[in-house]
Amino acid sequence: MSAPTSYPNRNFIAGEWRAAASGATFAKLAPTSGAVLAEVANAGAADVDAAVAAARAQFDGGEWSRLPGAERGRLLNKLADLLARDAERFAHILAMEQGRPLMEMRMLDLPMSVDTLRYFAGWADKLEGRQIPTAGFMGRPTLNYTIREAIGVAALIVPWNAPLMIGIWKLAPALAAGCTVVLKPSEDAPLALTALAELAAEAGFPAGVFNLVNGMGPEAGATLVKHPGVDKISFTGSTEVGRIIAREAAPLFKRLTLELGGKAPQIICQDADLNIAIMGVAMGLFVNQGQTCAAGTRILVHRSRYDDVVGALAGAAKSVTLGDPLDANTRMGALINARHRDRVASLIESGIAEGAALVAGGEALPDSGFFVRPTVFAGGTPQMRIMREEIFGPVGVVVPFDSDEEAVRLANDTPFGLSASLWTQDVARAHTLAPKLRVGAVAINGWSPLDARLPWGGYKDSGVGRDLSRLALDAYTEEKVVSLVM
Ligand SMILES: NC(=O)C1=CN([C@@H]2O[C@H](COP(=O)(O)OP(=O)(O)OC[C@H]3O[C@@H](n4cnc5c(N)ncnc54)[C@H](OP(=O)(O)O)[C@@H]3O)[C@@H](O)[C@H]2O)C=CC1
Ligand SMILES: CCCCCC/C=C/C(=O)O
Repeated sequence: MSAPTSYPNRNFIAGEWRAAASGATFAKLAPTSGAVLAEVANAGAADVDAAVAAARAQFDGGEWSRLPGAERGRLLNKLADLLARDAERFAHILAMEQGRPLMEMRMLDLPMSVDTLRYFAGWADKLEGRQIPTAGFMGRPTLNYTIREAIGVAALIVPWNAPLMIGIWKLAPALAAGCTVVLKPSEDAPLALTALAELAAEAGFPAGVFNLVNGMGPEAGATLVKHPGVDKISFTGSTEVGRIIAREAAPLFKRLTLELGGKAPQIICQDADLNIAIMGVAMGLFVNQGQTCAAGTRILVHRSRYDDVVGALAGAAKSVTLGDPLDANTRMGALINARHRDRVASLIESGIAEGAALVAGGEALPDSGFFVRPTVFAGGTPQMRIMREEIFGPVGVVVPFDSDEEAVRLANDTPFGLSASLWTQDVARAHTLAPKLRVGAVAINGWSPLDARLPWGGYKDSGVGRDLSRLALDAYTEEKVVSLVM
């Protein structure tokens, strides 16, 4: 299979494909070349209103929310079947729109997307309540039980860094719970999710269950967030926009799930097996060109292993092949757009200016596309910008420590708290350190534990609530108490 020659590019509202009401479009560029891949419908307030109205009418009418859970699960499984059938086409669309190696899509994004749909399909008929004994009401016994009800209309605001996978992390539990949704992809990665809406139509979801609006964050996204017809917002993206959404949602008490930035530490203890650790640390640092909230960018190394780690990581960075995402030899693609490439380049310059030692990479490649070479700094100190800010690019900083206590202190010295890695062969040390790390997930001798069955979300400025697992299902429901006085 080669690169697609055309892409679905409209809005999907009330079961129909629609251009923007204004007729406006925006150009989606290929990160590896800067060429236009597609002209995409640019939704404004009228389109968002129409999408919310469709989702609202479908939810309030009850066709979807009161459908037996097993039937909702059947449709989610059907969507999973269709995505598995079209996995290669989706892998190619993603590789082109993200500029990311096809291999990563085949190994991670497609399998996890299909698995997540199936996992939540399995929950759709298990939305069980509880029976809770109490002392009764005015001397009379009561029968108290709870029921789990879908929250209503959910706005799903999805970033560009793993659009299909993260979109499905939100879509699957929302639909399993009986919510209806309006999904807004990022303007930087609209194509795979728009193609997913085609599959939802083919699967046979009733009109208005799954609506999708393409458009700009500050217009279409902001309108969705403030819309009185939206009950729940699930967002993944920057901490800055997460704060705006939390403020905008507060007056209407909208339910929120916010999965925000990260600055993950990777702690290499003195007893770590470096053969395994270096490979894993490099993966956690460079996968998706470092454009993940879980990127392990602060590499904290026991001083006894510091020189070995700096040398090995620099070697790993220099050996990465950059290029065409569809080429089987490519191990790293391009950053998402020129603005982001320039921001990453300026953070690299700040690292040099603030005195970190550049041991690999350091340059953006100017010819065509938005490439930055994998970059490793040594001698990082806690106040440097490269140690404090989320870079979202292939840039790591190695820092020495002398004791486990110092490693924990350095690891926690950040406003973020999404995930961490711990490299050690000492099981007791691993389980002593893991609880001390203020993060939502700790991987021991591995990188981010991403699986539909495991909760994913952050402490501190990394967000509120969890994607994935049973917790995500609960986040699209309210628990109602029913109490019968006997
Ligand atoms: N935690 C994570 O996974 C991610 C973190 N980031 C971090 O954020 C930085 C900036 O990336 P960026 O793409 O600008 O991330 P944003 O937070 O701006 O974008 C995330 C999503 O929110 C939308 N959005 C933007 N502004 C608003 C708004 N006011 N109201 C509602 N929705 C909005 C975006 O739409 P649109 O793209 O169309 O503007 C996109 O769909 C990255 O460099 C990285 O550090 C980014 C993406 C994912
Ligand atoms: C290779 C992509 C991995 C994505 C890991 C999960 C990221 C979540 C996020 O950035 O929000």
